[in-house]
Amino acid sequence: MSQTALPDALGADAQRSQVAVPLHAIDLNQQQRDAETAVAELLTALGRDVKSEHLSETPRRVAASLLELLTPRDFAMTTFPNDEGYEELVLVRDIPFHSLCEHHLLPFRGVAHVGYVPGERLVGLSKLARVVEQFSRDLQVQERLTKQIAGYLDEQLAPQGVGVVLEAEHLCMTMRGAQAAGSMTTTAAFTGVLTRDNAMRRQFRLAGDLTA
Ligand SMILES: Nc1nc2c(ncn2[C@@H]2O[C@H](COP(=O)(O)OP(=O)(O)OP(=O)(O)O)[C@@H](O)[C@H]2O)c(=O)[nH]1
Ligand SMILES: [Zn+2]
Repeated sequence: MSQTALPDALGADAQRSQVAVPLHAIDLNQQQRDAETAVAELLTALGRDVKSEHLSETPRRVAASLLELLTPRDFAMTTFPNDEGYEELVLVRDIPFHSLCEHHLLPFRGVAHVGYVPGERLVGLSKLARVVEQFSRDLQVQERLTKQIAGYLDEQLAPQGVGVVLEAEHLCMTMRGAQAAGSMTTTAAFTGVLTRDNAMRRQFRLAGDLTA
């Protein structure tokens, strides 16, 4: 994840860092084949006839869907110099995300509110949404996902502070199990000035229209 200066249309001082391809995404063809076999076995174990015309393509589709849901798209972490010394909160609200709960392999989905107080560099706003995707396309728990997003931004931007709030519905507790339909889970992670400065934290919650 090294940062390289790119003298292009972004301006001489724009920087991009390429997000490394995760190890688990390397041999997708082999993973697809292995997952197809496993899904066919699972369906058979559940008493379904995978040779029927209805289900014969299902193992391929399920394997491809899971791989898609577990493989984030690559992106470049473009940053710009903070020449004007902007020192207030930058907050992108309502970034939609979905992930898979690592206990049941069922989706949890909702919105992320991601903000930071810049240091010497500003980040391209869309990159906040891309960082959310980077860590959500995985087998996750919401707490870890929240901390990973905040930790990555803190490390990459060296900002004065980062705030991340996720609000999500977990299908494993709304569709099955507890069947607590309509329940939502909120998690938060703060670093730097957002952990210390109550006024800044309040600004984050007000700007994000957050009650939590
Ligand atoms: N902390 C946390 N727990 C989660 C998350 N996603 C799912 N879980 C919980 O993980 C727990 C797994 O508990 P178990 O008792 O082993 O699973 P279970 O028998 O299927 O439990 P029930 O869902 O209550 O039927 C459940 O309470 C889930 O609600 C998450 O993101 N964070
Ligand atoms: Zn679950």
